[in-house]
Amino acid sequence: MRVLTADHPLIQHKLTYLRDKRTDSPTFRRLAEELMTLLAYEATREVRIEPFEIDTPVARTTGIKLSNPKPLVVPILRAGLGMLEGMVRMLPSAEVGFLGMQRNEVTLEATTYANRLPDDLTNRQVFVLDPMLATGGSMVDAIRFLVERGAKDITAVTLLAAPEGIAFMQEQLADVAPPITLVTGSIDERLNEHGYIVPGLGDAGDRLYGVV
Ligand SMILES: O=P(O)(O)OC[C@H]1O[C@H](OP(=O)(O)OP(=O)(O)O)[C@H](O)[C@@H]1O
Ligand SMILES: O=c1cc[nH]c(=O)[nH]1
Ligand SMILES: [Mg+2]
Repeated sequence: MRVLTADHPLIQHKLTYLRDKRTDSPTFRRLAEELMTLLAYEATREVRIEPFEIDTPVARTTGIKLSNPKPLVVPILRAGLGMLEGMVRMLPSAEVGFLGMQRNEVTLEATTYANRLPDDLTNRQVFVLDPMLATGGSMVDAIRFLVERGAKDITAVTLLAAPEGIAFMQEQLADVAPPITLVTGSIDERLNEHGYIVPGLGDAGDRLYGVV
């Protein structure tokens, strides 16, 4: 697995405010969106493109456009929804699929409660969005789900990642070819005894949408 940390001062600046427990929900939502827009720059570095002839007012030239089929963006509900607008702002022609996953806060096992995805992902470039990679259970299940549908080009984008979650992805997805790319805003210190990222930002879903 390729791991890219988007180590840019603007990203670290916005992450600091996102982490701050005094940051209210509306601000948290705005920051999550803005962070995704900044991470999109790194995550889409290898987005599929093709040459395309245009005329400027001065001359004919060759530019590029996104290839078909267009990328598929898959936010993991709920918290991944907070990154969706930031991503589709950068990739307006992308299609969007959904995966609903919830981690049991005692066993830390993830279950999938909803999905709306194309059946065949063989030729799709897929971007999976979830702000938090903690134990990695949710992301590994999500990626397995996509691989079962034929996906071979998968980039996971997270705002924060725990070293334990990265190690779990590396171990569990070692057989996925070609390898997965993980783009993250920060690799934090560790997980605590409740499976929360330290220092982290708390429960991303709750901070975005409230405790339900
Ligand atoms: O790496 P893991 O240990 O699997 O934990 C990370 C998962 O936990 C959070 O979702 P949660 O289950 O809280 O659902 P929510 O987004 O609806 O709040 C987060 O958004 C990830 O999906
Ligand atoms: O720190 C964590 C871990 C899992 N899910 C979250 O929202 N935050
Ligand atoms: Mg949550």
